[in-house]
Amino acid sequence: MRVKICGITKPEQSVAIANLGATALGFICVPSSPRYVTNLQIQQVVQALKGMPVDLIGVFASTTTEIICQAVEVGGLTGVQLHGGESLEFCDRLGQQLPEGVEILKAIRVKAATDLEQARDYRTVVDTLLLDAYHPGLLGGTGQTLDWNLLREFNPGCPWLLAGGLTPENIQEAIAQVKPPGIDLSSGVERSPGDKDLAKVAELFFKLKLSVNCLSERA
Ligand SMILES: O=C(O)c1ccccc1N[C@@H]1O[C@H](COP(=O)(O)O)[C@@H](O)[C@H]1O
Repeated sequence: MRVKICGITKPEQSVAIANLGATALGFICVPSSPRYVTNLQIQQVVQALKGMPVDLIGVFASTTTEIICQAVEVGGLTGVQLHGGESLEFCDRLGQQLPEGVEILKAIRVKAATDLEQARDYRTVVDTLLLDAYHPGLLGGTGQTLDWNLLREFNPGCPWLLAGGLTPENIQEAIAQVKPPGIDLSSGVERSPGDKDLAKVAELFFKLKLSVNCLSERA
């Protein structure tokens, strides 16, 4: 299963989290976020990782293609997550401007079943969808879960990640109910915004192992 840990700010924590089993690390490139990191900070984290096999995803919201492309180049990102109100046309244009092979993830903040129909529309212009909880005042990192019942039949025909309020405590229930191909956690594994709690990350991977064993026993 793909496991993305988002809101990374510290080089030493990034290495520890990759060693624990994360397949992707996320960097918040949204200036209003308490987890914001500059392109140079991302570069320092990426250097500490020394080519470890982990995807490096920059998170952006309603910004320009130029700012995103610059972060990819300077930070050494392998993917970009669009967490604002980016249109289909914007995603398509960004795909033409990014270097070949850079992954585009589109986050959809889910309030109702109709948002899932909108999510499906993006599959032709992005590589991966990410479903997060809707919050009226915050873009992301809210610690709120979305209604997992809405996702029982969700099958967009492209890779996708479940996000929003996931924690070591609720991850087994989320996986059992939703069976997502990947997950994304931020505030559920941190001490304070941008400061990850390595004990919680270790607990997460322990719980994931139990879930995988449990699902394969049932199959
Ligand atoms: O984390 C932030 O501060 C943030 C700011 C702006 C856009 C997205 C942000 N984070 C994303 O939120 C989801 C879920 O976070 P949580 O697990 O509920 O805390 C995650 O995809 C982050 O990439």
